[in-house]
Amino acid sequence: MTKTISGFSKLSKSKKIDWIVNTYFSNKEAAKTILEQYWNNDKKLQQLHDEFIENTITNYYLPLGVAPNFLINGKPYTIPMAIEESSVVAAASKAAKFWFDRGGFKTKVISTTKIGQVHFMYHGDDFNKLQEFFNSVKPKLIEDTTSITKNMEARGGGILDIELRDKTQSINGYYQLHATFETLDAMGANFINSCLEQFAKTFKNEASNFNLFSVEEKHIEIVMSILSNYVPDCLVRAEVNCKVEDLTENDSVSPEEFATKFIQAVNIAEIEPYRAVTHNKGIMNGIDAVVLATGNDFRAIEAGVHAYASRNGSYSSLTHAKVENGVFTFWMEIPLALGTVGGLTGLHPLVKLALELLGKPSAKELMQIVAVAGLAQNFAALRSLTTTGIQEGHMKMHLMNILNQCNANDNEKSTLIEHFKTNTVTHSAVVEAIEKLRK
Ligand SMILES: CC(C)(COP(=O)([O-])OP(=O)([O-])OC[C@H]1O[C@@H](n2cnc3c(N)ncnc32)[C@H](O)[C@@H]1OP(=O)([O-])[O-])[C@@H](O)C(=O)NCCC(=O)NCCSC(=O)C[C@@](C)(O)CC(=O)[O-]
Ligand SMILES: NC(=O)C1=CN([C@@H]2O[C@H](COP(=O)(O)OP(=O)(O)OC[C@H]3O[C@@H](n4cnc5c(N)ncnc54)[C@H](O)[C@@H]3O)[C@@H](O)[C@H]2O)C=CC1
Repeated sequence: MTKTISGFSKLSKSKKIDWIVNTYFSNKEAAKTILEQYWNNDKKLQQLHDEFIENTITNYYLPLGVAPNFLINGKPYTIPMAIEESSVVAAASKAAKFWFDRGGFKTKVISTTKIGQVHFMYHGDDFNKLQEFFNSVKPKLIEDTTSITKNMEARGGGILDIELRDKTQSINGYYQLHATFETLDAMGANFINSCLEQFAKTFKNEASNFNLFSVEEKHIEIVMSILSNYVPDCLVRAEVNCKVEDLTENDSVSPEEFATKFIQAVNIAEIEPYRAVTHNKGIMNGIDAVVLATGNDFRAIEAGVHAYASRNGSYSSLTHAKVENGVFTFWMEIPLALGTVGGLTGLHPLVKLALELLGKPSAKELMQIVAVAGLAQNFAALRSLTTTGIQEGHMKMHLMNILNQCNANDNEKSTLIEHFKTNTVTHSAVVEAIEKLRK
């Protein structure tokens, strides 16, 4: 049977499912049952989810957890986290609790500028002439976007500037309109892209009538108009600090030794890309989970953050740590273009709930919360890595997943949870213990 189809997008949801199960599954009924099991009984709610994307066949659940006890600039928060990986929420919660008693997290939004570019080809050899044309047309570029920018300007945002950039050193004939924007509480992708497409239209039209251009020069080719997800000027800083002597909770490691090893671990991630990638993955455990829970675009955040981590030519740690005058400081500055309006934020009921849980933050406040979740996660991971090792805590949290894989019943679960309080969790140890129990 052929495994391709034309016109799939035009089929109804049930016809799409029929084609999928008939084409790809041996047990068609079982496949259909799983897909239908995840539908919501509330038809309106299901339709809302069906319409978020295209060719929807069912819902894909991720758990929504919460990490309480975050103190950020003196304000308490419970942070929502949507994530599939065990131990992330526990780690965030543990770090929150630890820093709650040590002054909490201090954060600051450094800047909020977003970027968009019109990429174009100009076939002339006189850059000055192109610059002259750009200077003459710049007011019109802005004027022609009035209908798009009116409301954003009324709120205090809009287009900040447009520059002409010469990129011919890299590609023959390649130039850019490099524009900066303030999009306030919106992530801004649609706003920026609409402005850019209008710039491109006006720029091309005006060039065709610019008297100083030759016939060839008049023919500007627009390649594309798109925002950039690299936003090094949409930056937030999150920090924790305390006296070194306050760093520990138990006697297993001295505070000085803890601080030294912790800083060594950060220094290694600063200079060693193999470690930096894993180190930053741990930071993104926290960041992505809050970004997802608040309905933001995690691909945009991921791309922008990793580009920032490579900004000095080598992939490096996003966090830094030091001890100065007996004070331990651990901090991070990262770019986060987030929205609390637009996109899914006003549509998905759980996203609305997550934002309400956070006290309906502005985009700037959300930047600070998300950065804190990343810093907390990294603190928890580094603390485990440099003391007990990661597996102890991680596997303790992962135990339930292994028990579920083994189809453990409630009795078996409680017996084995008790057993593994004093025994090391590994996959084989759990399987062995469950087999023993069932004999
Ligand atoms: C896992 C813990 C927290 C255990 O830590 P613990 O000390 O065994 O936990 P505890 O049972 O003593 O509880 C202390 C607190 O931890 C939290 N906590 C504890 N258990 C739970 C739970 N079940 N549900 C919710 N919260 C939990 C909670 O805040 C709790 O306080 P309480 O609520 O009791 O007042 C610790 O070992 C830890 O932080 N480990 C780090 C885990 C981690 O980073 N996981 C991420 C996945 S690994 C990875 O992807 C990234 C990595 C590590 O590769 C990055 C890198 O290399 O840098
Ligand atoms: N490369 C990328 O990152 C791309 C991302 N996207 C998607 O675009 C979406 C985000 O685009 P947006 O323009 O942010 O969303 P959106 O198109 O839903 O619009 C947000 C709009 O809300 C209005 N608004 C109301 N109150 C506001 C306030 N206080 N501050 C600012 N604006 C306010 C403004 O008109 C603003 O343009 C996301 O779903 C993202 O996945 C789309 C294309 C490319």
